[in-house]
Amino acid sequence: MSVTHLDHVAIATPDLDIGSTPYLALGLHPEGPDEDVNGQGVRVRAFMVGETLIELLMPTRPDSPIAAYLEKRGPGLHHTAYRVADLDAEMTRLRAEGARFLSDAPAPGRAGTRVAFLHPKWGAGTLIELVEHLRGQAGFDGTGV
Ligand SMILES: CC[C@H](C(=O)O)C(=O)SCCNC(=O)CCNC(=O)[C@H](O)C(C)(C)COP(=O)(O)OP(=O)(O)OC[C@H]1O[C@@H](n2cnc3c(N)ncnc32)[C@H](O)[C@@H]1OP(=O)(O)O
Ligand SMILES: [Co+2]
Repeated sequence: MSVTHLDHVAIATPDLDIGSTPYLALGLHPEGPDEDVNGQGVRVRAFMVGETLIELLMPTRPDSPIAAYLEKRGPGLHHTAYRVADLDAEMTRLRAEGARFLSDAPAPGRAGTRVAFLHPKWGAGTLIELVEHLRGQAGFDGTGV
C-alpha cells in the first residue's frame, strides 16, 4: 500500500494575506483558522480544492525552512505532499529502495498529521512530503482514514 491521495500543494509566502489573494479570487475559502506549527517555524493557511489542499506557509521564525527558502528563491511553490496510510511502513520501504529522508523520524504536521520529507535531490528537483492522517482524525475529505 503506498500513496492514496495528493494531500496538498504547499506555497511559501512572506505574508499569508498576500499569498491568499489569488486563491480567494478563485473562489476558495480558508479551511479553518491559521495554524502555527512550531516544530517547523511556520503559520499555515489551507484552502481545500476537491480532496487536495493548497497549503500557504509563512515563516514565524528566522530559522524556519520557509524563511531560508524565501531568502534564496522568493515566494512560490515549495513542495508537494502525498497521503499514505502507514508512514512508518512507507519510510521503511522507501529507505530500502535508496530514498533519502530529511529526518530519521516523522514530525508533527498540520491538523494532527505526521509528516516526513524526502530530499529534493531524490525527488528529481521537487521537495516531496509524505503525510499520515492519524486513524480517527478527520482527513481532508472529512472522514477518518
Ligand atoms: C506545517 C507543516 C507543514 C505540513 O505539511 O504539515 C509543512 O509542510 S512544513 C514545511 C516546511 N518544512 C520543511 O520544508 C522541512 C523540510 N525542508 C528542509 O529540511 C530544507 O528546507 C531543505 C533540506 C529541503 C533545504 O534546506 P536548505 O534550503 O538549507 O538547503 P539548500 O538551500 O542547500 O538546498 C539543498 C538543495 O535543495 C534545493 N532545494 C531547497 N529547497 C527546495 C525546495 N523546496 N524544492 C526544491 N528544491 C529545493 C536547493 O536548491 C539545493 O539544490 P542545489 O541543486 O544544491 O542548489
Ligand atoms: Co506540507
